[in-house]
Amino acid sequence: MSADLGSGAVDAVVLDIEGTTSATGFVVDVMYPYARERFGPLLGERSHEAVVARAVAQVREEIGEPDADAVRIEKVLGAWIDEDRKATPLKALQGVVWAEGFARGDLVAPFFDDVVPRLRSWYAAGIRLYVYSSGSVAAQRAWFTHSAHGPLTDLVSGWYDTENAGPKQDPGSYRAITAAIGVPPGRTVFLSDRLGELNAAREAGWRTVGVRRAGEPYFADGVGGHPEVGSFDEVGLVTS
Ligand SMILES: CSCCC(=O)C(=O)COP(=O)(O)O
Ligand SMILES: [Mg+2]
Repeated sequence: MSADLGSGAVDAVVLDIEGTTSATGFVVDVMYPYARERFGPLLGERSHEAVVARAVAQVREEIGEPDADAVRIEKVLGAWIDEDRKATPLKALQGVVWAEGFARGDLVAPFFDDVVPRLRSWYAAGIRLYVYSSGSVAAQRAWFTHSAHGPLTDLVSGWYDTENAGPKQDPGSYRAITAAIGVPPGRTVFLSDRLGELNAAREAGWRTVGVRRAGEPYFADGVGGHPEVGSFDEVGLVTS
């Protein structure tokens, strides 16, 4: 089986992570608790670090509490984790903790079995690969560095998150990535498990593939009118 992507050549593939390259269960059941347990010390002892200070300022601004202390910030972050909010400061702080956890060997990033062989074959065929995830760029790099399949960062030409591109359900974010990577939108394919993201990418002129994997949270929602696959093996790409 393969998704009908049309016959036009593809120069770039942009990858969502959670639900697309890798299982949501690992993120929610392993990564979120890992970060939650470490936010107290991070906020209490490392507030002078630039990434931490910036994220704390963003949380204060978002909740309208300029004087919120570390205990209050930790509580807000915990509530955002509970609702799986893809808030940029939460993702930045998770990225700090996760990058250290990966480097220490506490965490190893899983990929679905079909993903890495396809990434390698697309890369070998000259297709440029990019990541666009709600997870921070620091988290993405760590994820691809410390993967269960060995280091994969050499396959990736660029990293985009809600900080350097914008929210994933906003077409403007995809236009920003197009401007950054210099690949025409019609030769760029986005793979994601979420309909809102696929719609935004299509509105920006990108080609789209909805990845629907059994057991993933958005499986039941479907991917609307987007070409649909259950595995990367079904993604047929034409190169020029
Ligand atoms: C390496 S990012 C970890 C996963 C994460 O925090 C996340 O929000 C992933 O969201 P995605 O946009 O990849 O579905
Ligand atoms: Mg996703």
